[in-house]
Order: sequence, then structure tokens, then C-alpha cells
Amino acid sequence: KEKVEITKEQKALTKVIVEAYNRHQIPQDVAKKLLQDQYSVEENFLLLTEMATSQVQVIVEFTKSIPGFLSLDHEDQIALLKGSAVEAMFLRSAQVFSKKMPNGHNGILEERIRKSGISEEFITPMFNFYKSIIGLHMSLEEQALLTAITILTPDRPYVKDHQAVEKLQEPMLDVLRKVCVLQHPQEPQYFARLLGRLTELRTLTHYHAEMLTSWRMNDHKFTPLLCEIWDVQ
Ligand SMILES: Cc1cc(Cl)ccc1OCc1nc2ccc(F)cc2n1[C@H](C(=O)NC1CCCCC1)C1CCCCC1
Repeated sequence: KEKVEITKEQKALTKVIVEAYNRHQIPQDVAKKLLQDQYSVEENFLLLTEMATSQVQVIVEFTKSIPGFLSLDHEDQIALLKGSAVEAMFLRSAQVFSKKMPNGHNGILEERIRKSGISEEFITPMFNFYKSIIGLHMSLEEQALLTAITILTPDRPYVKDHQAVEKLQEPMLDVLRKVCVLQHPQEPQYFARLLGRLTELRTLTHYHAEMLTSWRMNDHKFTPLLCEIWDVQ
């Protein structure tokens, strides 16, 4: 049985990523807001656009803290952020949804999201993804590293220097693999299952523009930033 050892450098890298991720805190309050009140479909849509907009800003700050990211070609930096923004939003939504809340609150939150205005056909795949994330019982390190790995995906559209992105993603994958072995010794396949969620995340992201334009109301208004990120309008 191979003895898994995390090197000093890998410990330092994990620390940087987890600290950046913790600064990533908003929009944790979206769950609180949704539990406070029932909103109309229009108010929910507005809440989503506000949350998504602040999430984009937070993701940019998180990504800038990833060692080496700012040394990438500037256009590639934009391509990576644009290409991963929606996946990062769903990943963040799943993590917010997976937070243990006082009794019954998780049920209320699920109910509010089901009735928020999202079209019926997208509710099931979305919650299937959330529940598969919950089932993994991810640690904070795993959540932070998985988010960084998602952003540093070399094969995003318009990325020119794939190699340079791979060189940043690989050390993250190495340390995530070791963290998984150390934190889930009983589940040798845990790391593979974790990466498998990224495939499910891409499938869910595939529908995102339709999820927005089919929100049960008329006249969907998007900000220019969200038009860029969400490929709508
Ligand atoms: C991310 C996303 C993309 C598309 Cl296209 C459609 C939908 C969606 O989020 C669904 C979704 N899943 C959730 C799970 C837990 C939760 F607390 C909120 C959640 N939301 C939406 C939200 O605020 N997400 C933000 C969470 C933080 C990061 C940025 C995004 C709320 C908006 C108000 C109406 C109820 C859904």
C-alpha cells in the first residue's frame, strides 16, 4: 500500500488556495435570503442575477490568487474565466445547498428553489447534481482545489497556450489526489468520483442559457457582464 505524502510545497499551495477560497464567502447569504421570504419569479430572477454578478467578481479574485495565473497570457486569463464562470456558479450553488442547516431548513430551501421560476425540466438535473455533490461530503480543501481545477481547465474555447494552463492545473490535481487518499482512506475511488462530478457539471452547464431564457416570466433582463458570461441575448 503506497504511503501518500504531501510535500511542503503542496501544503503551501493548498493553504493559498483554501485561504483564497474562504475569501470567496459570498454569496453564502443567498440561502438565508431565500429562507427568509417567498419571492415572486421576477424577484428570484433578479436575486439570481445579483448573486451571479457578485459571484463573478469573487471568482476573479479567487482565480487571481492561484499561483501562476497572473503570469498566463492575458487573453488566456479571460478565456479561462469566461469558460469556467457558469460551472463555478453551479459548483458554488451545490456547495451552498450542501451546507447543513437547522432542521427542516434544507427542505424549505429546496422547495423555494423548485418554485423559484426555473423551468421544471431543469430542476431534476440540477438537484441530481447537488445531491451527488452532497453525497461526496467534500472537505473545504477538496472544494477549494476542485474549484481551482475547474477554472484551470486547459481545453476551454479560445485558450491559446494549453500547455501553460496544464502546467498550473497538474500540481492542483496531484495535491487533490493525495488529499482525497488521506481524507477518504476507505474510498480508493473517491478522487475518480470527484473528477466525475466535473463531467456532470459540464452537462448541467450545457443547459444554462436555456434555464435563464425559460425562467417562468417575460422580458428577462441581463446586465452586459452576465450576457458575456451566460451567452444570452
Ligand atoms: C447558478 C445558476 C445558474 C443558472 Cl443558469 C440557473 C440557476 C442557478 O442557480 C440555481 C441555484 N441553486 C442554488 C442552491 C442554493 C442556493 F442557496 C441558491 C441557489 N441557486 C440560485 C442562486 O442564487 N445561485 C447563486 C448561488 C451562489 C453562486 C452564484 C449563483 C437561486 C437564485 C434565486 C432563485 C432560487 C435559486
